[in-house]
Amino acid sequence: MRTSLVATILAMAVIGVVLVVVAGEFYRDLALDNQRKLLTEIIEMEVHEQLEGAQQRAIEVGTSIRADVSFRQALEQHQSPRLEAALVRYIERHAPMFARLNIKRTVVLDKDFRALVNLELSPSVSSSDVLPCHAQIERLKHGPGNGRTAHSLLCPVDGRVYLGTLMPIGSDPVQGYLQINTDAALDIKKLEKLLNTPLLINFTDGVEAYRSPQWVERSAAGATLRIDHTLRDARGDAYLLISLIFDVAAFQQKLKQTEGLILMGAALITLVAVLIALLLLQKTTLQPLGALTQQLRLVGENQDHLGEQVRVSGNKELCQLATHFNAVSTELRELYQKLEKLAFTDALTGLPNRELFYDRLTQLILLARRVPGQFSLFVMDLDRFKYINDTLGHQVGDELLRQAGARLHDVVRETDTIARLGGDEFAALLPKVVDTQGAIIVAERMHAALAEPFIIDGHQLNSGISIGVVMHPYHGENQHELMQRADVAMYHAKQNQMGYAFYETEIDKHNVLELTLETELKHAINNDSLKLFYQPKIIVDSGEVYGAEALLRWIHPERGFIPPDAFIPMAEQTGLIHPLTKWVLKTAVRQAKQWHERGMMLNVAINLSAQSLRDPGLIETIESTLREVDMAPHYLTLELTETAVMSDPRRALDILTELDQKGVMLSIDDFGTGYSSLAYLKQLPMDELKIDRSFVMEMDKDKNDAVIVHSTIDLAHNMGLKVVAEGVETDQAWHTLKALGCDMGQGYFMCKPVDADTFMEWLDSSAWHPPKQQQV
Ligand SMILES: Nc1nc2c(ncn2[C@@H]2O[C@H](COP(=O)(O)O[C@H]3[C@@H](O)[C@H](n4cnc5c(=O)[nH]c(N)nc54)O[C@@H]3COP(=O)(O)O)[C@@H](O)[C@H]2O)c(=O)[nH]1
Repeated sequence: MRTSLVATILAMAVIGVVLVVVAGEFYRDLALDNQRKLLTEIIEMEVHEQLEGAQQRAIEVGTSIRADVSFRQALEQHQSPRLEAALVRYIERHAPMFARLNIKRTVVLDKDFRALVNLELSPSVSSSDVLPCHAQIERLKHGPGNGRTAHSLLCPVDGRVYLGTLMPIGSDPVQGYLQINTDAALDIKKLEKLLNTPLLINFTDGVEAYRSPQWVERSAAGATLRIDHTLRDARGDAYLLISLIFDVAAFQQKLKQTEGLILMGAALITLVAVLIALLLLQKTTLQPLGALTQQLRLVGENQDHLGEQVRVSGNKELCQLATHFNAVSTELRELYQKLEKLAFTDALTGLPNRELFYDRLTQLILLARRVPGQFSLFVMDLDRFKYINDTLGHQVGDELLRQAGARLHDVVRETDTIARLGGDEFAALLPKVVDTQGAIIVAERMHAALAEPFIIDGHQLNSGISIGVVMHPYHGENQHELMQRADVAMYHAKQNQMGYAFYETEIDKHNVLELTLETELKHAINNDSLKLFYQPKIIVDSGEVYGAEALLRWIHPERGFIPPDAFIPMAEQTGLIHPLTKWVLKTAVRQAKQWHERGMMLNVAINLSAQSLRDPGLIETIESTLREVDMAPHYLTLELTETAVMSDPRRALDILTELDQKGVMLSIDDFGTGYSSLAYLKQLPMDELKIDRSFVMEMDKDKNDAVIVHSTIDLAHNMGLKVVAEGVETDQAWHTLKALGCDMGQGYFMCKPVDADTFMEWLDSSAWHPPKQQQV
């Protein structure tokens, strides 16, 4: 831009100089014209002066003649010859004067303008018949004043120009008139000397009256200036052309010098103007534009420069532009900050999000590399969030996340970062917590804060939190290691309900196996690696088979048999328990239907974990499965441990009541191992109670266990419940139970859990006979 502006200014300067040159030419022509006018005026004036002088001299001569006595007497007597003689004498007496004054004719008129004497003086004095300047006489005759004063007029006479001067002789009355004719050309010729310039006098008919010896027709271009002046007669007709040639070379030279000076001056002024224009341009336009361009470049390179104000002075429009630029820049900065906030803030909790957390973690790691230091990193997961979210809805879940985030934020320092990584996963970055003790204090504070119930939508919710803790640099030096190990520690804490756990290599190994198992279990649900084994439940009184408990088995293609105790807790923690339970339910009900179709009306029992009670789709799944297979609900028993029921008693009551109403049989499993009270259990719509195998297996040896089994049977009967004894391993135990009035037995003594085919074989071959119809 600078270059184009400078080029424009220079172009304007060149145009300026060209204009000055053209104006100079014009000025020169004008000056020459003025010179011509001036010379013309001078010539006019000089011609007039010469003719005036000639007139004056003629008057003086006339006056002198009039005074001559013999002339006067002759005039008075009207004697022409005497008058002529007197005049000739006078002329001869004054011949030198007449010659000097170029007097060519002298005419005497009477008072009536009749010519009395007409003398021609050149070359000698002689009388003439032709009156010169007759027009003058006519004009005087008819003009005002009737010729009482002297009067001159130019008249052409025989190829010459006479200046006729007519004056009265005598006064009051006028006796006559005297006309003195001088050769005007000879008077005009004096201009040659006076003006010191060649002269040419021409008659208009082309006859040359006079030509200076120095007269040249043409001269070097522009060196001379020819001025023509026309003399007119009494009628106004041109008859004499006076031409003068002036040497204007010096004048031209002077003009050229002036022109050169003007040109130089103009160039100098243009140069100064250009420099001033450039300076002004620099100050008022280029500098502000440069400042704005520079700021734009800085903003383009780094948005941190947004909002910086550019101060410019000079051009009004550019100042306005800068004001608008600054306003837009400020708005953009605010917008950018908002966008940045949105990009780095978790919309639900208002906490920093995963991106910002990772950014801060990276910064801390980089800082620790320059200034060796330690810090703590926590990865946290809310307990029971999924259940709360699934059962009470997303709005309650969202509010729980908000409140949990706020509580975590409240128990750390300003310099710490609490972020929500997604779902119910939070993380903390504690730059000042540099040792294990400090981390423990913060973890316990967080744990305590989250242990308090949440009141949301009128619900009192118990959630809690599991925290995995790592210390930089002991547990990892980069972001991936630290996050992954904090995750492992958190998973360990959750699994073991520890609240918080520090990372240890051993946990990691264990967790790796668990994580692998989790993935494999997902696949196992969809292929043939899972199997249901069945263990009969036998009516003690009749020895008939009442039904069978379905027990899950995982025959891993590489690891072999995996017992349910090894993967069911993991399935419960990961949520896999829901598809797993669904699979067990469908498989068991279909199997029962097959028994029924073969005439054996057996009941099938499946185990439900605590999580299954929280599955909002549980009842619908059970109903649809029974409907699909077309089996009466009382052929299905759902076994729930005391612990599962007690984890959420209110919900357990609701679900179990509904299931009871649908006609499904309900059983309390592993009774005696939990902390439930019979008073509470009494409120539940249960059908049977299973005494935990640990008591049954030892009752013949341990009196306490025998007392527990005995009193449990009595209490259950009092509550209207059937009693099933698990872990019947011996004939003695079987008989003891029979003696105690136990309703059913289950254990290795009768049959171990076996696959479906083996179970059928067992039914066909064993001493324990299957029922022909449902017994209970
Ligand atoms: N939620 C679900 N839990 C399930 C499912 N399948 C099994 N389980 C639970 O796993 C636990 C272990 O079960 P398992 O290894 O199958 O053990 C059962 C029997 O094999 C065992 N048993 C039966 N009789 C005897 C005996 O005489 N002696 C002896 N030492 N053990 C015996 O008892 C287990 C049956 O327990 P229970 O469920 O309490 O009736 C166990 O807690 C299962 O509940 C599943 O599909 N879902």
